Amino acid sequence: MISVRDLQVRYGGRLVADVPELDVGAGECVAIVGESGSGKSTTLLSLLGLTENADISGRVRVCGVDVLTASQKALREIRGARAALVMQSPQAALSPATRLGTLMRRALTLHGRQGNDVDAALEAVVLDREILRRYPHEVSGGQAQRFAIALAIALGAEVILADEPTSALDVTVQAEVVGVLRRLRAERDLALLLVSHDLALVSTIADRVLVMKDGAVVESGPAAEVLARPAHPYTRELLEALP
Ligand SMILES: Nc1ncnc2c1ncn2[C@@H]1O[C@H](COP(=O)(O)OP(=O)(O)OP(=O)(O)O)[C@@H](O)[C@H]1O
Repeated sequence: MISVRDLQVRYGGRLVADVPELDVGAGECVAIVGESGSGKSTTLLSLLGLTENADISGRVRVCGVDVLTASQKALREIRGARAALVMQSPQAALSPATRLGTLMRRALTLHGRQGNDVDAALEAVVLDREILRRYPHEVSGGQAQRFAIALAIALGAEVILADEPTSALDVTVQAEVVGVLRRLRAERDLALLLVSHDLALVSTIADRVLVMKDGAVVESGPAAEVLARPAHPYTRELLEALP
């Protein structure tokens, strides 16, 4: 579902993400971990052609679409519907005066999926139907993330790209969202790409991890192996920094 080769993203000539190889198949989960500024979000955004003013080279295929050469029309067809992005604070991306139910309905209409089952999608992320009556500011960060995942499910997403909340205060919220993703992945054969600071948390769900530092992938491999025997000093530092 996702295949990346020799991806390089530059802002103003500065290389901020250099990813030689990244593959995520249906039913697989891969995590990118690293400190703030290591290039994780840039990598994620470039997979949907969403980096602004960046120079990008390499090959990126998502849901069969060659992202770096695709037309805007082809990109719009995969974005949101087939490949959904779940952001760190989805509330910021939601229109403040629009109830979540209206937003869900509009998104389904836009992508021609009116018949899809909203109740099943909400149930899958453990949200009560009552949330549809609320405005974005009336829900917590974790609920907003789960709503974004429900939206992806209702739209029939095959790939979910999730940028995890990173503040230390959000540990329980992160664990909750990862729990939902873990179940969905098993039930719906989703391809998941997660971005997080927390190597221990992502190791509970990821098959493979990529560790990024200053834009470069310093280590990658099966999650259990990287966690148990980190080869790079930076990975060991990340593990030691955990509470
Ligand atoms: N639009 C942009 N223009 C210029 N530089 C950018 C832009 N977006 C990101 N950068 C730079 O690219 C580098 C990588 O940022 P990125 O957001 O990908 O890191 P990150 O690992 O996801 O960090 P965080 O965990 O804080 O989100 C940073 O030095 C950042 O300042």
